[in-house]
Amino acid sequence: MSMFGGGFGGPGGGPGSGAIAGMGGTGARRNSGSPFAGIPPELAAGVAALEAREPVHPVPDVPFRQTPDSGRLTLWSLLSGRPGLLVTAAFAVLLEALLLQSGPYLVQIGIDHGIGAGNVPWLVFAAVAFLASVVLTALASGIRIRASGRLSAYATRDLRVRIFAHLQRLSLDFYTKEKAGVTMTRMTSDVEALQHLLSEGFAQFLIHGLTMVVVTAVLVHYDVSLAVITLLMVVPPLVILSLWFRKAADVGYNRQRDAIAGLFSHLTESLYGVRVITAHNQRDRNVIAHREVVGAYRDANDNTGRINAVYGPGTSVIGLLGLAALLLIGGRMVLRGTLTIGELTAFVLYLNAFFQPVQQLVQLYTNYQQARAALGKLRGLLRTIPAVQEKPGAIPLPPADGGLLIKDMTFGYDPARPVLRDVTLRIAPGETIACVGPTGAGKSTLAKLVARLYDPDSGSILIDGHDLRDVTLDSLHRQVGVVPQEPFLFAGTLRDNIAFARPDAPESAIRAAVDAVGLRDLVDRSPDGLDTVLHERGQSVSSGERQLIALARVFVAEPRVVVLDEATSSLDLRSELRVEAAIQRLLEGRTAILVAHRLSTARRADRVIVVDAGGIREQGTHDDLLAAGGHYATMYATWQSHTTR
Ligand SMILES: Nc1ncnc2c1ncn2[C@@H]1O[C@H](COP(=O)(O)OP(=O)(O)OP(=O)(O)O)[C@@H](O)[C@H]1O
Repeated sequence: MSMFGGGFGGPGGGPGSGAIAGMGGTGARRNSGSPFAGIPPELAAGVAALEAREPVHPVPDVPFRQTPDSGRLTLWSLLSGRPGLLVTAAFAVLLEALLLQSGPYLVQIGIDHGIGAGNVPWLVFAAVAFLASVVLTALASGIRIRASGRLSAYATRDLRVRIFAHLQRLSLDFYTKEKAGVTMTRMTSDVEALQHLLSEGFAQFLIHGLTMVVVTAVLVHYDVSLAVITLLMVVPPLVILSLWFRKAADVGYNRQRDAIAGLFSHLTESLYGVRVITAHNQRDRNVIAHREVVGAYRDANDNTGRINAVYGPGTSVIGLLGLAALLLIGGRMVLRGTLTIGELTAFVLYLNAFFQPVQQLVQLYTNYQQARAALGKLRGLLRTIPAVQEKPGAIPLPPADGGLLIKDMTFGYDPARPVLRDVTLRIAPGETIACVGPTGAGKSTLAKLVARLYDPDSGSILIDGHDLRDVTLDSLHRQVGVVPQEPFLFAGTLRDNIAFARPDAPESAIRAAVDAVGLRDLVDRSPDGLDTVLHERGQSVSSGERQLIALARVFVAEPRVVVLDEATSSLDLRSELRVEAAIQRLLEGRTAILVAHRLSTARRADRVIVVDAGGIREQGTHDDLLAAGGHYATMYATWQSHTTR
């Protein structure tokens, strides 16, 4: 769809009155009186013409594999994907570098054969040849910039997709440990550092590197002893300084990468946590904390700035000393008649041409060091192995009855400190098990293990006799649906959110889910019905409605097994009853593991298990457990006394 159809309201929406309708739409919406209320008639033709010119973006064919990335990431692997562009860029670089060197030679011809010899045709020839070389250089430069720009755009696009696919593959443990801001830095700033190097840096590197080689050869050709003396004065100090810079910049740019990742992390967390920060009156403290991370970034930049401040002028001084020595030695040779003035001029120009690239290379080397640091970080990310992996040769899980068996299972986020120990539990197809127990006992952990968001450290979990680790992740996740404790809604329409797990779901399935979970009135109330756009993270709907949408999502997905981590946030009584009714409808005929934070939910389950101290302490029906007078009976009595108070 074009951006105009989506953003400023193409035809086809319902009558609009709310904020979303106000964002666009023709016809009825145009008269709604809000700003941006549709497309004014005088602009309609222009907008239609623009829409017609919108490029068509086909759905890219990006293969997604569950197998982890090899982590092999080199600059060459990024560039070699498009050999045509690479060869064109390399050829243009070569041409440009050679053409650039013809200038001083033509000046020498003009001086010695034209001016010196009073020969006008030679002078004209030198001038015309100079002009031609300038035009050709510009042409080669244009081709080089275009080719390397395209090459880098493709390479970074591929890299971004590759990293993103890897992020999608990584397991929950990665996201628990790694800060979102750090991952964001990898995807933005680090990739940009590489893009910068690939688009301009490499070509410039080659041009200047080649220039230095050609200039050295030309200097030697003009006068061997003069060239050797000059280069000996210049090259060794330059090499020593560059070696120092390489070492210092390596450390400095890595520190800079880490500091910017820290800055992004704090920024992301502050944006997500803005409500809590405001509510707890911690804005001033947060500004201080941000000052600290910004300060760390400043220090890192200051450090690299200091390194550059030594290296840049250092190379300049070496170059200028070289030129001074050349003037002295070369001037004496001219006086002795062993060198012409034209040759000395060309020599000076060439030596200057030798130093210009050195100056440029300093800058490029800085870019290179930044990109190298970024590449190291990205390589590290790509080498992160997902904790939950698909086994080679895993089979698709056949349509499941939904019988579950947890066998002698032990698991700990830190294997040295198990959260669950030797747990054994059999769940019949269609049975609903409610998991209750004190906070932190491991109920949600058990649910996550059944959904294979983590793998047990020992023992196994089987669905219809298949170990979860033996079946493909895709087939497993299609048949085991998860309703997390905090439902996450995406910025998009209500329909997109409900059909999230099954984007190709027919309209009838979506409507059936809406009715089943009791979302009909929300849909009817919303200005565009199912096409109403929700705000980021579903902030435009109530917490109860968010839970209902999450339930509708699983309804549409139609899994055989449902793992439901009941939300702990309490709702008002009416919403509570609506959510409970929706859960009942969802679980009908399905195997279910329910992490029940409210014992009213547990009461309705076929069986209740009490998880405590790393294992299942009690299990049975609600009535049996009450009659037994154990843990559950005590919990229930406490809960009842609180709810009836
Ligand atoms: N990602 C994690 N990394 C490390 N430890 C974790 C992680 N998630 C949970 N834990 C720890 O594991 C234990 C069990 O947590 P779990 O979330 O399963 O408890 P729960 O019984 O569901 O609690 P609640 O009723 O409060 O939701 C707790 O001690 C918790 O601190």
